Order: sequence, then structure tokens, then C-alpha cells
Amino acid sequence: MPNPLVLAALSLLAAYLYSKLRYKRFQQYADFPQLPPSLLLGHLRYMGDYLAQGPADRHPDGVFMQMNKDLGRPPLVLVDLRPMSRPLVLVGNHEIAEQISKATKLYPTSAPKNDLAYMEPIIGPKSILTLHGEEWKTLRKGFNPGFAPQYLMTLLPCILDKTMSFSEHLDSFARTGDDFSLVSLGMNLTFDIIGMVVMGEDLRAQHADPSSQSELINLYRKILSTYTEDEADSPWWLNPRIALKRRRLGKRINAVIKAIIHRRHSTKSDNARNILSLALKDTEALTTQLVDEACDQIKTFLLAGHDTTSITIAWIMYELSLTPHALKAVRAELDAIFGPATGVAEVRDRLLSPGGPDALNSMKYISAVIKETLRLHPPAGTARMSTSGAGFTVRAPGGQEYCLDGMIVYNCETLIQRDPEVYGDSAESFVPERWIGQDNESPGKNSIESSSQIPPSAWRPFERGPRNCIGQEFATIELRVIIAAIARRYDFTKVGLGEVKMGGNGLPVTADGDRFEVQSELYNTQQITAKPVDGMRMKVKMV
Ligand code: HEM
Repeated sequence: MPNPLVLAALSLLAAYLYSKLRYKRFQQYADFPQLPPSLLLGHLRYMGDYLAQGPADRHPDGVFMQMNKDLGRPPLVLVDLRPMSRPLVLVGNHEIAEQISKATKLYPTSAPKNDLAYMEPIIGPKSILTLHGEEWKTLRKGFNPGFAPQYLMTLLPCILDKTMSFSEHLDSFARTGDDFSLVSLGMNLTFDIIGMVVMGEDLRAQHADPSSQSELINLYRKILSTYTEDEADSPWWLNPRIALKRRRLGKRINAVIKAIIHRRHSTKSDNARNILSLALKDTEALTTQLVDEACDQIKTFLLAGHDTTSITIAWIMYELSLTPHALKAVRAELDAIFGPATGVAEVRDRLLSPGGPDALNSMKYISAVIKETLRLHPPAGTARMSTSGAGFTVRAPGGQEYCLDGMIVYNCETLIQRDPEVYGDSAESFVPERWIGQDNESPGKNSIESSSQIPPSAWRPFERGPRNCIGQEFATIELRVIIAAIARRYDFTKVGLGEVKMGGNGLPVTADGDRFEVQSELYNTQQITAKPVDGMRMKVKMV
């Protein structure tokens, strides 16, 4: 017979645990808008239902959007995923997002980043993306000269040179009529550009013969594919096989990059402002620590500098392919700037002439297209974390205050940038015109304060505040150059998911007067960033 004392102790413990659990589930965050939590599973119990309402492999933003809508679009939502992870606060309001990303007395470089351990094999432990405080500040200061506007213009020849190879690939797809992944093709382009910009290396990702491509691009493709295999970014102990594979590939990437660092350091023939030179500035002797840290930054820039840009170019061409008036306006703007010749060589010559930077800056409608695409299809966001007991509080537009201590705080750009309170009835539609005439119309200049209707903080694909994207101006230069080179030369047509609906007359069915209807919705999956699930399969024809 069990000892009555033990039984009493067990009952007391059970009662204690039960009251603790009840407190955590029902009282601790009771003032946060949320779905009714279950005692044992919190909000985890809804995940299956939500996933079942759409494609199971869609990006979590798809689930969060639905959840937020079902709750009547509150400015923030609590998603209690304990014990799988800390409670998550989903931010769908730009005013709250701004309080999270800005510098405060409590967090002078803004709220700290959430743990990104799953990315360590690909960016290293000392990456500018994940470091905090003074360590981060020193890095950022050191790299800023590499992103000064005048210096960025000197990168035009490299961007144009690589864009010519990209166009040759498109020419060949136009000849064969084969479909292809625009994200993959774009990734090869942006990887080639970023390799040159970061360390002056030609990574030959666009080389037609795979055996002539650099080892680095092959290793990156392999390591990135492990993030497709495990879209949930599980902790290593849930998927040790993938964790091991990532570690192995991460080590090989390190070895290649470190060899480049040593070679560049010994020759000292570098461009003074590329990332590698800035990382090694004033360094006489290379120590192991220095090489390790420089390697982490190079890996970070290689990743951050190619992935998001190629996704954006794919969504831009897709949106334009569905919106004839916008495509027409883009082409008219390019005709006005570059004249009638649509060859990439002509665009290159004009952009490399003394008036090149002005030509780039006069792409007003194209800039609006870029902004609108990044509004609807932001490839990245930011997840932060306030430590328990720190006293980090935000105020919602209605005046309600929320303490976010001990929680993961996710500025969900997809939600924020589709907020009907800001973007009205057309929040879900592709309307580049909404940006024309806005003070903050230039993409990448989202820090300009404006008095126009769309508050600057409601557009944040590059995030805002001290930890905003260092490469945003560079990305928008790249995007403008690529659009200038290809938008008049090719007609893109989506195949498969997201394909245009054709009418009985053999012409696309048009909705809203000037927008092609689609047969199915194209959606994003999570592969570190948000990527179109099929890699944006397209066909091209010469115009
Ligand atoms: C359309 C293209 C791009 C988008 C949408 C984008 C978006 C973002 C976002 C949202 C962040 C904040 C991430 C976080 O808080 O975790 C970020 C940070 C960063 N991005 Fe970008 N990015 C783009 C292109 C680039 C390019 C071309 C580069 C490099 C040349 C770059 C380098 C970085 C770096 C180094 C950071 C970390 C900055 C810091 O913490 O100081 N990005 N980016």
C-alpha cells in the first residue's frame, strides 16, 4: 500500500503544478488578444486546424494571417506555443512594430534578436545579423562605408556585367520554350554579384557548365537545400541528421572562405571598400580569431545579399505578368529613359555613362513597383526577444500597454504591410500607383519621415531602426538595373501554380478591369526566408 505521506505530497505537487499551468495558460497573458488557449496545449492545438485550411507547406505567415483575421485583426496576437517554444507575440500593427525596432533607453540598439541557432552553420556564431550591443555596433560602423550611396554607384559595372549573363540564359529559355525556376536563375545572378561585391571573387554561379561553377556556390546550394528539407527550422535534437549535414557543409564553406581571406590578405590588391577589405582593415597579421570573425561576416553577406533580392525579382516579374497596365507603364518609363533599343548592352552603356546614376534615380514608376512588390511579398521579417524581467513594454494604438518580457516578438511584415487600416480596400492588391507622389517613394529610403498618407513605418520589408537592412540601397539598385535590362525584352508567363486563367476565346480572363485572374494561388514556403513554393516556374518569350 502506498505511503500516505507520499500520496499527500504527490497530491500537493499535482495541485501546485495544475495551478501553475492554469496561471501560465489563462492568466499570465490574459490581456493579450488570442484564441482561447487549451490547458495542456495552449495554442498549439489550433496549428493543425489552421494548417489544414491551406497547403500544409505554406509559410507560417499564411497561418498567422488567418489567425489574425479570425480574431478581428487586433494589433498584436499572443500565440502560446509552450512547451515547444517561448510564447510568441505576433505584431500586425506598424506603430507597435516601430517600438520594437527602434532604439530605446532599455535597448539602445533596439530589442535583441531572437535566437537564430538554426542559422549558425550558414552565417557563423559571430555574424552581424545576430550579434548584439557593442560587438554589433562596431561591425556595423565598420561596414557602413561599403554601403555609402556614391560607392554603391561604382558597383554598377559589376551588376551590369552579371546581368548580361542572366539575360543570355533568358534568351536561351526563350529559344527553347522550356520552363525554368526564376528564383534559381535569379539566385545565380545575385550570388555572382554579391561574390564580387563582398570579396572580389567571381563565383561563376551562372556558368552554363556546372563543372566550371565555383565550389562555393555548390556548397551553398547544398546547405540551402537542407533548409528546404526542414522548413520548420527545428532544433538540432529533433533532426540530428540534417543538423549534422549542415555542420559538415558549414565547415567546408568556412575552409573555402578562409582560404580566400588568406589569399586576399597576402596580396593586398583589394578594392578598399568591399566587405572583406573592410573586415580586415588595418590588420597586419591575421589571427585565427580575426579570420573566424571575417569568415562569419562574409558568409552572412553572401547569404543576406543574394537570397532576398532574387526572390523579389521573381515576384516583381510575376506581378507584372498579371498586371498589364503596370507592365506597360514600366516599359514606357524605360523607353523614356533609355530610348527605343531594348538590348541589355544599350541599357548597360547608358547606365555606365556619366548620366547613369540620374537614369537610375528617374525610375519612379519602377521604384513604385519594387516597393509594392516588397509590400505584398516581403521575403524576411524580424524576430526579437526581451529578457524576462527587463520591463519592455509597448503601447497599442488604442492606448493599451503590453509587457513583452520573456516572449518572442515577431514583426510580421506580411500582416503589417497588408493592414487595411493603412492600405484600405486595396490592401491585398498590387497597386504600384499608391506610392507615386509619396515623400518616401524611393525604395530603400524608408527612413525618411513623411507627412503623406502612408506612414513610413507601415512599409518595412528591410525593417527599420538601428538593425535595419544594411544592404537595402544596394538591393534596390540591383533590382532597378535588372528590371531595366529585362522588362522590355521578355514576356514572362507563369506555369503551374499561380498560372493565368484562360477564357474560351483563348485570352486571359481579366478581373478588376486590368488584372489577370489566376487558376490557383501561388504561395510561399519557409526556406530561411519566404520563397515561392515552386521556385517561380516561368516561361519567357522575346517581346
Ligand atoms: C530585397 C532585398 C532584401 C531584403 C528584403 C532584406 C531584408 C532584411 C531584413 C528584414 C533584415 C532584418 C533581419 C532581422 O532583423 O533579422 C535585414 C538585415 C540585413 N541585411 Fe538585408 N535584405 C535585402 C537585401 C540585402 C542585401 C543585398 C544585403 C547585402 C549586400 C543585405 C544584408 C543584410 C545584413 C548584413 C543584415 C543585418 C544588418 C544588421 O543587423 O546590422 N540585405 N535585411
